[in-house]
Amino acid sequence: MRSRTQTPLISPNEQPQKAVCVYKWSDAGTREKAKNVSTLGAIKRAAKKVAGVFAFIFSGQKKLKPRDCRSDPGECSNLDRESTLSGWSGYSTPSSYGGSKVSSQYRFSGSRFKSPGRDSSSSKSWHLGPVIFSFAELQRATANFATVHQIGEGGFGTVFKGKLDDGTFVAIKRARKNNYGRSWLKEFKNEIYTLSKIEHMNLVKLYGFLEHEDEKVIVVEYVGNGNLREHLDGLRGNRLEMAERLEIAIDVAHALTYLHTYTDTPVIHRDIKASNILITDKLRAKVADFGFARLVSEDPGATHVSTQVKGSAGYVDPDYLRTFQLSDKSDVYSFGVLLIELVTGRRPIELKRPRKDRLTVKWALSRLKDGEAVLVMDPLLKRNRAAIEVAEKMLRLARECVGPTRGTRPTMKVCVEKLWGIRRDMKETILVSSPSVSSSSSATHSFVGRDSDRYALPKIVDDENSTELLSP
Ligand SMILES: Nc1ncnc2c1ncn2[C@@H]1O[C@H](COP(=O)(O)OP(=O)(O)OP(=O)(O)O)[C@@H](O)[C@H]1O
Repeated sequence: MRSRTQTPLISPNEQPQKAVCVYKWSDAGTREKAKNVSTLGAIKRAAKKVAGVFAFIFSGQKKLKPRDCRSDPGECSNLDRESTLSGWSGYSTPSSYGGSKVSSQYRFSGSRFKSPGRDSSSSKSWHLGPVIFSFAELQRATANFATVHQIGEGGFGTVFKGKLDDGTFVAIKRARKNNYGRSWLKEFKNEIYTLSKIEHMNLVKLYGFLEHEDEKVIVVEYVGNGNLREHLDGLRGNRLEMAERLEIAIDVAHALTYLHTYTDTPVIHRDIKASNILITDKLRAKVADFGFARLVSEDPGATHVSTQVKGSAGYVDPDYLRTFQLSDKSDVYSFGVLLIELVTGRRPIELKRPRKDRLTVKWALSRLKDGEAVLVMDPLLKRNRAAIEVAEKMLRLARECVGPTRGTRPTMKVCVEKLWGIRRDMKETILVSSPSVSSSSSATHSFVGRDSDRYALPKIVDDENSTELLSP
């Protein structure tokens, strides 16, 4: 049972005060991300300075230091499993720390890290729960963090693809050095803490972490097909079909419903955006990046006063910006922006466009109002009756999600139900518009997706008549 307290579980010392907006301006595509990192860092550092009182999520814990570790963590092989999560609230450090012989690893279990045994490789037991990795093992996994293994760059640091000793592929997020202000450390701990409490097929799984001197590393499930932004930009895969975009929306909605409704303590993600939606080889979506996530009281709809408004430009709930009141409906707003992104292919803010078209939400919803939804569909999408109907319905749902105040927006659970309805209607439209679909040999429509082993999905293919009728 959840406790009935209305007090936020994280940042209990947060006091209502002037908010500082900490935007991430890095959603301009992976290639542009690296360039933006320094700007982003500067914004975050500046924000941190003026933020005033901002309680550490995990305060009051003593930092334990390896006794004779040298400056290069790679040289600390005897001690590198002694890494502690300093300042970790409610989690004790391994009892053997500082003792003569260090046990090989510690598993996150309930409220403590426990030593699972004498095995020397963390990778052999990560599946039993998050573990503390050794730096040596992560070096082995990434050929000493070689550039060739780099797969992403974000505000937190660099992301590498790694292979653990047991052959498992992982994503290794290594925090940028010399950048550890309070907010960076907080992001690191927040991501580990939040991920350790949740498990869902549409959320990246935490395998473990390492905190050792100036090394802060998070090890999570590797999701191998890039992020949604890369797909929409055509940098990955073969152009997502409308039905596939709908499935991605459903996956994200499932993940958010789980976070808001079914976890022991509700979680507000606070940074839903296309580059944080990772895509699997089978075009399923997994939500990543819990650096800004916040655990809240039992009622996720209750509002919590924030001293810092977190999120990425174009996705942040304006109601939250105005009132500093955070609730699960802020994620709903960001999800609405994401739905529009899925339909249009555009980023939420497109600075290179004419002024009136720069804010994608405004542009798309005004076209929807004029009955011209088809005109905002991503030019990469095929335009047939089923696809246009899906696009229009997704835009209508998005319009509800981005409603001006949280009270007017649906819950994520309602969004899931509406998306299921859209999928059901789409299948019916395909069946009705092409009776021959009942025959599995139909050339026009197929309920087999791009990958034969993927969930059965209607593949929408251009219908000559509707293309003629509806082309702009
Ligand atoms: N688990 C993963 N599997 C595969 N690729 C990943 C994984 N996690 C992150 N990436 C890649 O690395 C990129 C940066 O991820 P990261 O979570 O560090 O972003 P971030 O630090 O939150 O960035 P930002 O601050 O801009 O939100 C992602 O967009 C994705 O392309």
